[in-house]
Amino acid sequence: MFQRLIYYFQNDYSKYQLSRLPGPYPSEEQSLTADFDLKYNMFTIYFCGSIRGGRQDADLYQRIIKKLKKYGKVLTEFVGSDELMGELDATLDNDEVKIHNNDIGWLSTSSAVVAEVTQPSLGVGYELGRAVAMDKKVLCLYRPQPDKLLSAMIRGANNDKNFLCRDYEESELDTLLENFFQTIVGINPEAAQDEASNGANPSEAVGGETL
Ligand SMILES: O=c1[nH]c(=O)n([C@H]2C[C@H](O)[C@@H](COP(=O)(O)O)O2)cc1CO
Repeated sequence: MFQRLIYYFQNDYSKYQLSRLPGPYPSEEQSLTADFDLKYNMFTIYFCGSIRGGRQDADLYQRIIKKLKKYGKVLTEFVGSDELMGELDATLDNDEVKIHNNDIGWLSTSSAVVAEVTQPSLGVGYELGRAVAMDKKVLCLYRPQPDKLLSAMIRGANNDKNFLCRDYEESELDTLLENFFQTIVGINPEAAQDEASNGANPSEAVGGETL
């Protein structure tokens, strides 16, 4: 836990971000496994969606984020909410360097990355490139549309291993997310919750937060 706090201070993170830190971890060793993170509500997901590229899909982002919360803490919930985004921007003094550095900090600490890529966005493309460089597990979700052809640099990055790019309709989201988190990321919320309910109460370890 202390290592993580020191890391955050070294990266000049805001009070806002500190207050959103997943944790505390009971011990440093325990923070190392995805199963433990999930059990203690510390598995973190970086969600990417268009902001300046266009807000047409903002409501859909919000619905995806709601589904992602089953699997962990969504670090970028503001992507689905203009209100939350306004609060975060104010905390970061509307400073683009701070916004960028803050996001890259979250991206680097995230356990998995999910992006809705139908509405083209330079920022999302940039985040995905950085995520690949960081060796993150990535799921890109695209709703095929003739006037919004997906970039070959995203579709062509699919390798069915740690970078998945999937065409989808909203009704398929549950299955897609379950497959990604269970097969690619290797976490299973139901199993972790069963295990947790047979042992220590995880909510006590994180001050009452629940998944
Ligand atoms: O104010 C911001 N805050 C922020 O976190 N982002 C990040 C999160 C989104 O996944 C992504 C959107 O990029 P863009 O604004 O180029 O569409 O960039 C982008 C902006 C605006 O560029």
